[in-house]
Amino acid sequence: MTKQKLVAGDAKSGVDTSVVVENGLFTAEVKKPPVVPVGYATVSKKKLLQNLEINGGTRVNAWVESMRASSPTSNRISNQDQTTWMDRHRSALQVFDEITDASNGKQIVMFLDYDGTLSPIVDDPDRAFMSDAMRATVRKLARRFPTAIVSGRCRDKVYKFVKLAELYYAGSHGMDIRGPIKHKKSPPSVLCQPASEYLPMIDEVYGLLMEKTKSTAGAKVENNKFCLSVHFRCVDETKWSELAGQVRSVLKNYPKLRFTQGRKVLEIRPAIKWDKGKALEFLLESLGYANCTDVFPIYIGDDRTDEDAFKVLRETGQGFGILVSKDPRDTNASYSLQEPSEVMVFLQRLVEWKERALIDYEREILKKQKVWKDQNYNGNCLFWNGFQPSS
Ligand SMILES: O=P(O)(O)OC[C@H]1O[C@H](O[C@H]2O[C@H](CO)[C@@H](O)[C@H](O)[C@H]2O)[C@H](O)[C@@H](O)[C@@H]1O
Repeated sequence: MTKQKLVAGDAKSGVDTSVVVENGLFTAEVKKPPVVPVGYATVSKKKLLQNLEINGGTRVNAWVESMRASSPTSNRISNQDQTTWMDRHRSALQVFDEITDASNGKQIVMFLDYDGTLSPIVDDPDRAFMSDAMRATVRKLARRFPTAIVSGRCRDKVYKFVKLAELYYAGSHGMDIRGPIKHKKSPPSVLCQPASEYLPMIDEVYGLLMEKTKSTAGAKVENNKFCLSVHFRCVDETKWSELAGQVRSVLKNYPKLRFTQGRKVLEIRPAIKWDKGKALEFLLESLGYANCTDVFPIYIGDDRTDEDAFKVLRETGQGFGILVSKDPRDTNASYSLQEPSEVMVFLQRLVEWKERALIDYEREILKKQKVWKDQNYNGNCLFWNGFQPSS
């Protein structure tokens, strides 16, 4: 049995997660993950707590502003701004040929966020189902390209929604990665859980948040295994500061946790340097594409947390990100799609393009074989070019 040691993430990142590879079976051997350094590019818990504390809590408003800003529908923009933004982040459907041309000769690897990308945003997170048509499209996609779902949700939960065993799944914002299941009884081909030591803390905080927020109508706390979501989509805006105060009162005692924000949701997670971008790097590495120039990752997502992955692609110059949004937003994605229905059309076109390319390739091979045969066969006898049997 061949054994080889891989380090997940690059040396620069300081990610301290080693992975043992055995005959294609990856098993995470998790060491202590580093705490996020100061200046890490998400809404830091410290900042949010400061906002809450300064002036006896009047800065709660700043936090509520931040909650508003995390909702794309809160953007009020002019037609001119919309046009300018669309010029910079053109529709991936309109520039489809440009995209496929750029991938020429490279292996496309697909990364798909779940909520708001494969399924429409709905009020109840437990009912965010994807359509059968979308599932069929993703199934076809995975036959043609390695495909991963990268979600903030608990991995098992997102798997229950997607129901496709042949995909890679990165749940809890990439902190829980698993490869495809080839046979029901066999172990998954990839495993990585860099925040496993945080499980008891997350469970504890989940219990406390459930208790604290139960008086706020519409608030919902979701346990995503290695992280938590506090939803405020169904909370009246006048109650947002109350909810902020409740969350703060719990989290002030947990300095090892940090905040990020999604779409009308506060995300609470371990303060380790691991995010959807790191998950993308880990998966590319697991697939054998670390530092490769012949790979073309495409990441499609709608959320702030997807920006970490867009950023990796922009910085490494590999592939590109596509932001799913109707409204202009600050993003590291290169292109845009308006909503999940457009994502489905884009994925379908990608499958069709690949299938056409395979047919063309087969035709080309057959043509070459025919030319070779015509040049080298004479009737039923094989004559090598230039070779004439003596009479
Ligand atoms: O990374 P994702 O797959 O996009 O997960 C991010 C969060 O998605 C879910 O919340 C969002 O979708 C809900 C259902 O449409 C919606 O009600 C909520 O307002 C959105 O924020 C999920 O419930 C969260 O746990 C994920 O963290």
